[in-house]
Amino acid sequence: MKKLIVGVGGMTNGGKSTLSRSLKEKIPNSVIIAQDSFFKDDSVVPVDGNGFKQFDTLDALHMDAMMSQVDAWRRDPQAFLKEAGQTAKRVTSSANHVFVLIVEGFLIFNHRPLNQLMNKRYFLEIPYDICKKRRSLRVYKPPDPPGYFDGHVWPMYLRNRQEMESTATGILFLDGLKSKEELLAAVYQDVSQEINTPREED
Ligand SMILES: Nc1ncnc2c1ncn2[C@@H]1O[C@H](COP(=O)(O)OP(=O)(O)OP(=O)(O)O)[C@@H](O)[C@H]1O
Ligand SMILES: NC(=O)c1ccc[n+]([C@@H]2O[C@H](CO)[C@@H](O)[C@H]2O)c1
Repeated sequence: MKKLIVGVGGMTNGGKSTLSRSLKEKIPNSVIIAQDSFFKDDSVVPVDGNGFKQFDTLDALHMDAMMSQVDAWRRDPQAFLKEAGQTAKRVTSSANHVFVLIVEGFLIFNHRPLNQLMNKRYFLEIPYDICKKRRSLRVYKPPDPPGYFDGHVWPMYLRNRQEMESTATGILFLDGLKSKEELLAAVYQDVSQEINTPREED
């Protein structure tokens, strides 16, 4: 059985969820684990001197719980798919089984134990003004307070990105301004190549 972990990282509102969902639709036996599902409860996330909740850091996430999910998939991808309500479809012969885990999130390459498991790494980037615009149209829980983007989100992005670039390698940067279709086609082609490359069983 072959297993592949694909990381779809990127800036907030870079288009990670959109791309990941389309990839999942196209790749048989694939499943998504999204980092946003692991945010700690609002009440335990500290506030900085300006009153901004410190959400854009690994400390705001239950990374241990996320890693447990990833480990569960690694142990038994088929059982994981079933539990996720996604029974393996379009499987031809057992020798050809390739299970794909799509890990999606804004800080997936900043967490070393997760980053080192990835076979492929993509990072969606968009310019500051587009990012700010797209973010302003979104409602998070809790919603962004006034000034949050410039006071917390953007400075933390710059810091996290610097850290990512100093620790993670093999990241393919993608222009998030390209159309959804173009992005999907490019990543699908690249992942398909990896799926069809013979690899050591693990
Ligand atoms: N290629 C694209 N071109 C234009 N708009 C896009 C593209 N991809 C996504 N969008 C739009 O940008 C917004 C953010 O997309 P999405 O939710 O996929 O981003 P994200 O990176 O998962 O965000 P988050 O920071 O919440 O995790 C959505 O309104 C989506 O429709
Ligand atoms: N619980 C959440 O999902 C949550 C709460 C507050 C803020 N966020 C934002 O999500 C983005 C990552 O996708 C980060 O920029 C957070 O600010 C998420």
